[in-house]
Amino acid sequence: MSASTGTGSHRSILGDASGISNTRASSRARRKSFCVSDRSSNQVDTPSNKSDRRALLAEWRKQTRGTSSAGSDNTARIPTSEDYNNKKRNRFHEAPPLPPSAPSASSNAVAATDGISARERLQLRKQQKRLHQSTDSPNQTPPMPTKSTIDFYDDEEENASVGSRRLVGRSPLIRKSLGGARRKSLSFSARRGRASPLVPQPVGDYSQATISSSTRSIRKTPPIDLDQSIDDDVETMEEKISLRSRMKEMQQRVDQLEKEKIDLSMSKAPLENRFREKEEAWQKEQTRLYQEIDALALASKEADERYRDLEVKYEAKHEECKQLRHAVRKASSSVHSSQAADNSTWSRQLQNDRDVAELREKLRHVEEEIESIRLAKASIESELHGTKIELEALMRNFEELQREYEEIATSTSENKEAEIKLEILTTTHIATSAQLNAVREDLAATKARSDAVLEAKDEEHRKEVEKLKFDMSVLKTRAGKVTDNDDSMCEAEVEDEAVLRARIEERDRKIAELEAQLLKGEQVRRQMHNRIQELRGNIRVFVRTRPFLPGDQQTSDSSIEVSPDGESLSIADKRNGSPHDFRFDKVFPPSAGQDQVFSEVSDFVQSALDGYNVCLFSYGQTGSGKTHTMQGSGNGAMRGIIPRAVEQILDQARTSRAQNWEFKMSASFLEIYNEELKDLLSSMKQKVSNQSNNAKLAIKRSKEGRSFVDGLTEVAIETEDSDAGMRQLEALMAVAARARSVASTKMNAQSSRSHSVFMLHLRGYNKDNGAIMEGTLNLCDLAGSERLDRSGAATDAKRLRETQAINKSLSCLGDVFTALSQRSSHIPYRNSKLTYLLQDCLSGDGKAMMFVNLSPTRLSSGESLCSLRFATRVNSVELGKAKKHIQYNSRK
Ligand SMILES: Nc1ncnc2c1ncn2[C@@H]1O[C@H](COP(=O)(O)OP(=O)(O)OP(=O)(O)O)[C@@H](O)[C@H]1O
Repeated sequence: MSASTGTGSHRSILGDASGISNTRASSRARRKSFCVSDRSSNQVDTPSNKSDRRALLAEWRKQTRGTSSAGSDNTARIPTSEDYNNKKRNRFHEAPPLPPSAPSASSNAVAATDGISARERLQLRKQQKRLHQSTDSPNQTPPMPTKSTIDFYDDEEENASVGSRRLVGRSPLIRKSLGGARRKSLSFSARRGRASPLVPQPVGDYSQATISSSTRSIRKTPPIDLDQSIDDDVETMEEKISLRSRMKEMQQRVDQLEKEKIDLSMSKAPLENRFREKEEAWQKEQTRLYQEIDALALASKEADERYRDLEVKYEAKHEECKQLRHAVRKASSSVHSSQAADNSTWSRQLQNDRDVAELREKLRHVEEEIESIRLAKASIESELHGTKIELEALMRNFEELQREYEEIATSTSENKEAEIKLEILTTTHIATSAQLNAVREDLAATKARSDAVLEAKDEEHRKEVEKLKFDMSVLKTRAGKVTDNDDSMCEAEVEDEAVLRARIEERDRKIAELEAQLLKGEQVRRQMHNRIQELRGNIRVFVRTRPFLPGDQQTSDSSIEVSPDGESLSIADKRNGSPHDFRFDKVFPPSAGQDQVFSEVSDFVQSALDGYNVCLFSYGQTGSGKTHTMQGSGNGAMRGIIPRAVEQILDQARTSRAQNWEFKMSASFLEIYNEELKDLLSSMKQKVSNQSNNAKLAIKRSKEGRSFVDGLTEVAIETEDSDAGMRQLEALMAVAARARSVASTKMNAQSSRSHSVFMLHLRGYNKDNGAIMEGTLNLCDLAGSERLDRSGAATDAKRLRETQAINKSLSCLGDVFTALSQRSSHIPYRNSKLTYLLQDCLSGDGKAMMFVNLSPTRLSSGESLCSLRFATRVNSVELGKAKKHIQYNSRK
């Protein structure tokens, strides 16, 4: 305690703390001895040990008063064992507060004397903070990730503890939402069409787990000062601006999605609870009401019957009474007349009198009975009236309950909609986060590359400067000599420093010029390459690697390396790690967005408008991003090729109207499931006409030799109004998504179990020259190529059959490509429905392009290698020049 006096506040705090702990230790010891004696005294309470106890108590009081002379007043009360336990429990909370700022030299010195270094104190403070968190608020929800939490995550331990808490209590829906890395949205990517069941979930758990799943991948990336790195690494202003705007856009989107997601999940739980409670109450009330109504109806019926009986009885008695009166009247008149006429009949009269009296008595009885019946009737009537009132009240109650029930039903459907929206947002969120991560990684790689380039340039520059300095010194020496020897030579030969600088600048300018020329040359080369490919009729092959997803078992260390030229890649062999190099028409890195991918295929889409048969298909293992590429994962920036292609065609059709072109467009959507064709839009056909949608579809060949699917639904798409056209497309994609055969596999939560082919039929007519143009765009999302063991299909007979059908048709596709590349006389198109359907595009009549989608994980490198070998085979196929389908009307 003496150390605390005369030192800084910091020191005094530490000193106090040690003092407190010392006091605590001594008082604990004292209390222990006190408790021992107290316990013994309980057993034998003799006067001597009573006095002992009193003495001990007095001593204890004295001691505690003495130790708490610093002003504490807790000596006024004898500490109980409860106090002791409380103290023990709260010891963490009572830990001495640590200095808020960095310790000064003097405080360090004190800390050192107390045996606590600055580093230890810092750790202690962290521990203290964590203990506070865990003891004070064990169920505290971790903070929502904001921009700052995403960018600056430095407390690894804290991350781990938050992460583990998140994992606890993860509900099936959450697991589903985490697996939703592979989930499709309802419009384009929720094509699988399985409405999720309404499972009540705790809000905290849901949002926490969803956020944890979606932010986990973001946190894995080391924090980068993006602005700084863009400034440092990117040379041109446009690139800087575009990168910044892209980063900003993505960050905003992520923030917005997270906000929406939290709002939705927060509003869900109370609604569901209310719904459950109301429904239970409603069920009970309904049962009770029905029982009461039944009982009342029965009672009412009985009362009615009784009333009718009584009425009948009343009528009968009334009649009887009338008859009796009549008889009495008759009897008395006959008595009076017979009195005068015949005294001999005295005995008869007496009899008659008796009869009359009897009858009167009877009459009185009947009248009493009638009165009682009347009373009973009145009471039944009042009872009936009461029952009616009660029934009316019950009916009102019933109606009210029904209204409430309808309200709840409405809120339930709203809830369901919110859940679907949440699901779509989750998918979009996952895809956006993955993309964001990929961009970050790309940026880091670019930074490393430009660092290396910068370093090389610095080195070059340094050498150049040294060389120039040397040259200059030589020239200066020479100039000095020349001045000494011959002044006339001086002006002609001496170059000063300014001239040399000008030369360097000139050289730099030339380098920049050459670089620009190189870039231009590269563009021209690409164009030429495309032209050559087109003339040769090669099938173009693009490769796309998807970014790591939260559901991937590993989250970094890709097996694939895409070269900066965007045309080659290297993949590490899973078995021995040796690299395999491949070159294709285009290789997209994981950071490539949907817009970038579409800009590379838009020319191809344009070809369909120019009258070509165009086929674009995506190939790859399950979960590698085929559907993401073709359809997309949600709306906006995550839209895939199909919606973007339709949008482009609609725009083009609008601008072509100025050249008197009129375009008509219709869409079909089918799937090939277990080698059978299934019309995904047949439900739309039924609305239009009453044709049966169960008829089997067959591929046929037209008179012109073109293949078509007989009976396939074609839905016209509005070309005059682009917005209406896009809305139609969205609706038909939703219909197709519901009809599509999707089932869960181990590798993709919503894997496509069939090949899907989206067909756009385009027909243009030129009013000026009567030209008729017909083109088709086939966008084909192939089922995932997969090994039975990895997909878990081997254990399920249905899944096994599906997988075998998928693998067989993909192998038929491979056979066709092999036959084409070997220029065989027979191409086995008919071996599978897929190749037979796409025959026109694969036989030289049309243009074909293949997307090979790859997963970046090392676990998938075997499948990726197979896909790339398949792609190489496809790339070598030469189909010949594609044919344009255009004809001119005879009138022109
Ligand atoms: N380039 C990408 N950027 C962001 N997310 C992606 C990308 N590619 C794929 N994903 C995501 O990966 C998941 C799986 O992708 P997708 O469903 O497209 O795979 P698939 O190859 O069609 O699988 P399957 O053949 O089983 O249907 C989806 O959640 C999707 O959003």
